Amino acid sequence: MTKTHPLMLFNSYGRELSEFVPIDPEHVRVYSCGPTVYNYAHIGNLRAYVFVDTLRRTLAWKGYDVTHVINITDVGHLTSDADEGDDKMEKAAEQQKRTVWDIAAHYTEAFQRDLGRLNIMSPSIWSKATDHIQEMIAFAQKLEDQGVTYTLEDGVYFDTSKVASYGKLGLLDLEGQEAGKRVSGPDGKRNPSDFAVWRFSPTDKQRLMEWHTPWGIGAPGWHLECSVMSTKYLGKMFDIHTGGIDHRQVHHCNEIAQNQAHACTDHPGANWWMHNEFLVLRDSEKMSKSKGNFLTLQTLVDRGIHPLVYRLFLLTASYRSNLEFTWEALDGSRANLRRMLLRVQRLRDEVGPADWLRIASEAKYQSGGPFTYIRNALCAGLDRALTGYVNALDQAISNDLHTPQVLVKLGEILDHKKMPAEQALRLVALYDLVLGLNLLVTDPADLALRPASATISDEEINALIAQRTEARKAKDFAASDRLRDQLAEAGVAIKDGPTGTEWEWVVAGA
Ligand SMILES: Nc1ncnc2c1ncn2[C@@H]1O[C@H](COP(=O)(O)OP(=O)(O)OP(=O)(O)O)[C@@H](O)[C@H]1O
Ligand SMILES: [Zn+2]
Repeated sequence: MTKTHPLMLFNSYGRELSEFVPIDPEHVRVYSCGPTVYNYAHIGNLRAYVFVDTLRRTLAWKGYDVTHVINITDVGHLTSDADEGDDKMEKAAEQQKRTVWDIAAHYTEAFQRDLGRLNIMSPSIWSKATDHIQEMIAFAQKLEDQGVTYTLEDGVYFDTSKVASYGKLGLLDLEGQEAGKRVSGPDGKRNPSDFAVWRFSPTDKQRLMEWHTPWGIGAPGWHLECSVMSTKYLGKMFDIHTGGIDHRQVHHCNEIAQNQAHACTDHPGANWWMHNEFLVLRDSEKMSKSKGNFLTLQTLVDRGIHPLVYRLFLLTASYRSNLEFTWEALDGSRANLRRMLLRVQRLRDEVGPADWLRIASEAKYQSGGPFTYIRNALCAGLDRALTGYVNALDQAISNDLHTPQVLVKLGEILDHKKMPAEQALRLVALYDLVLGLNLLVTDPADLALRPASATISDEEINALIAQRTEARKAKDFAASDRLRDQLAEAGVAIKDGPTGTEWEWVVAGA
């Protein structure tokens, strides 16, 4: 076994890179803020879960068992992250004339399907907010007993001045600008940063989702939900809490304040708070459901982009950098993945059937635990001279999940002229444990997704290519060019190579 590097992770709480040490030496507990299921997840949202998947795979690579919880927010998230606007779920139900429960079930299923298509491991526990109302009331009750809440006309509020370190995560300047931005809410709010733990239903209108509580009829606050579900499944102190960077300023500061008041401690709940940067459009505009400027995974698929191409695109950047979405960049990732898959296919043909390949191809590592078993099986047959590549993978991933460097090293393996095929394939299998690109089981032909807008069938394409080959043989280059243009108009690009003419769909927009 190669020497392993200490796992360095960036902690937003304190803003420093530090060595990850779990509470339990063998078992890591992770909570990820899940989607608000009032619409399809956009590909920016999905970046948050590819990041978490890389984290999970890295922890498993390091030999840890992982308990991972993702919640489903089906109540309580308002159209602003602070206490303004409508409940996103209620608003969607009214607009779409469906019940809130229908909306939640539909978009939850779509979200889970997207995770599957991106080869993201399922969490150990899916936790739905509305299944935990009882626990939320009990948690809020304890906050009241601790004297950190007060009741106004429209809800029960958390008094943030009662928590000495409030806002540490977001580096909030409570006296200055930051506070000014957050002045909102009803008369009587004691501090600008105070937030609703429970919101009362209006007296003249029945809400679609509401529950009886000791304080009146209403619905839980979004921040309360995550405090309750994370600590219920992972304990009052757990290892890692993740979310997008937008959660660092409000949502997670509020969760921390609740955790601290509830457990009467300074401990924020999770030891590591990790945040992924945004997927942005040109001019750094955040892709956002609320703004409506978003693309879904299905939009990409309809345009002929395989979900794993999108996964590769995300892995080309550190999770802590803004990543700009362009069709050109996606087209580049498509070409790159195709090249990798073709190379892996050649290696597989050369190696033929092998027991160790069967182990590596099994999707067993979905559960997290058997990673070490697969890793050991793959490393056992590796030449000593090549263990440097395993070391390089471990080093890159231990450097705050630096997937771009992992891809550079993988490129070196695939381009290596002298490495025996079996050895190269073992290394690819090891790298893919962390990258999750399904490199051993995806056929390069699987990448050629048919765009939804295509008007030409595969048979017609092949027939036109055959006609063009004949025209070229007869040196009728005018006819050959005409056929090429006809294919281009139908969205098909062709390339003449030593083994004949290959074709692929052009990515619309690229
Ligand atoms: N453009 C983005 N890039 C990366 N992560 C994002 C982006 N937008 C949201 N996220 C993250 O996606 C996860 C799920 O978010 P959620 O479903 O609550 O989105 P939302 O707030 O309803 O939608 P939006 O912010 O797009 O209006 C969160 O961790 C959030 O921080
Ligand atoms: Zn949350």
